Amino acid sequence: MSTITRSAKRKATEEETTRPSKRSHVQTKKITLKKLVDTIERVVEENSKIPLEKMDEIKQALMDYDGNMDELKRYSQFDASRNYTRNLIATDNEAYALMLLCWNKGKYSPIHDHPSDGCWVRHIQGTVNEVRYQNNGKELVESSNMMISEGVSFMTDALGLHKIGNPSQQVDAITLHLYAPPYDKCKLWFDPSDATKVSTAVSNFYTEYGELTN
Ligand SMILES: N[C@@H](CS(=O)O)C(=O)O
Ligand SMILES: [Fe+2]
Repeated sequence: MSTITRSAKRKATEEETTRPSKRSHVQTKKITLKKLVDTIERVVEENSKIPLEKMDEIKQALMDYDGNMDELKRYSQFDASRNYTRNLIATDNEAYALMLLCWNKGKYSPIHDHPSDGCWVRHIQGTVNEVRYQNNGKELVESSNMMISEGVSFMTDALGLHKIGNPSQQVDAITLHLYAPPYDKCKLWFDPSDATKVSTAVSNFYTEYGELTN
């Protein structure tokens, strides 16, 4: 197991611009990755974290993000030997971490928790399957099963546990995750029929700011 190598604060390098939506009849303002990171950092600097009352603004910024693959290319790195890779885009090492997750075909994360106030998942490419569970102390009971091919979802421990994966055998999937605050350990359940069998995982990044970590 490797540990997270926390690096100095660094922002995405793209120019701050806005782009009009491709949908001609809906003139929603789309924002770049740079603008998304700036929005998160402004909220964090003004509040020292992402507080409850700012969560809607953060969700809106993630929805407004244009998801342009040219900007994301350097973070879009897959490792065939893992189910999915975590690629760090930006963090202040305290209040938030923004990362791109690249899902190999047919592969899932184990069922896990999120020791964080909030985890937002913005769909980028392909379709991901999110399965949620409730822990009743004896077993993990499936509470929802969703195919996600657009938009932003939100997860915390209060909402349960989950796993995410790429059910397709043809298409790679990509999601953008924002954790506030970041965490480097979480709990895993490999057997949903026995809630008492719990493992601990140390999170790691396959790349940080577009560079392989080792
Ligand atoms: N929470 C997981 C990804 S996911 O399955 O939501 C992680 O950070 O690795
Ligand atoms: Fe998760």
